[in-house]
Amino acid sequence: MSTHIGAKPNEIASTVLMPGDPRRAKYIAETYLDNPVCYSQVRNMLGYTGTYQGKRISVQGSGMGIPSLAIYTTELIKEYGVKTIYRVGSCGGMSPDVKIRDVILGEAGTTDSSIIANTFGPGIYYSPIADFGLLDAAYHTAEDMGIKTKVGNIFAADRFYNDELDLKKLTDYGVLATEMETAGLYLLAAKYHIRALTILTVSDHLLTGEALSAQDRETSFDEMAKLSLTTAVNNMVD
Ligand SMILES: O=P(O)(O)O[C@H]1O[C@H](CO)[C@@H](O)[C@H]1O
Ligand SMILES: O=c1cc[nH]c(=O)[nH]1
Repeated sequence: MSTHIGAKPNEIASTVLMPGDPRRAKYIAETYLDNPVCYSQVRNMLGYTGTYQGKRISVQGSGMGIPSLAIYTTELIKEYGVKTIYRVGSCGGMSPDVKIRDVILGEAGTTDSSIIANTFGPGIYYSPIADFGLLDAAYHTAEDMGIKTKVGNIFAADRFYNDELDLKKLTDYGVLATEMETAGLYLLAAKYHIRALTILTVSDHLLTGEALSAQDRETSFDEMAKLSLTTAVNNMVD
């Protein structure tokens, strides 16, 4: 096992779906995977491996925020040889162009996290971006499945509660929605030369104050889960 994941070598597939919420990992694994086996309960950050349409796939919770996601992502890559990660998360809509329940594909990750400065030093404002092959594949898979998607820039916030955020400026510059992990995931994917894509469902909207009910959230998240799994099994490289 690694420091934070209680799996033996080879218990984790090379393609991983990664929700922030470990209970969403359990839900996705138990709802969609055949023969799901829970390989880790360390800190209740559940991880499962099973098959989808006959292909081996894992689902691992990341926790909330870049520091937590970075722990699981780094161990998955360095200790378990993971090559492809799909983050499947909830987000708050920021732009008037996105509505509650929309599925968003994260093309790029903006952030107020210090991870970029800590990596590159002053003066370099690195742009973490999605793997283009996965982005393109997910976009067309969604079209085939009748799921409408929006594609764009996602703001990974260090703080969930932040009344100092300049929402207008970020949306004026094209940011669609906020969550707390994508920029960190894309940065680590670039560092370790793996593929990563974020797929999000808009669970609430910062402009309107609307929020999905628990029931609505589950149905909307189902679209995101099916899109991620279908994209994953049709685009495995290893
Ligand atoms: O639904 P998940 O994947 O946890 O993602 C979003 O929800 C959490 C905040 O409520 C943060 O992790 C944010 O990124
Ligand atoms: O991080 C998140 C997730 C959902 N909604 C938000 O406003 N922020």
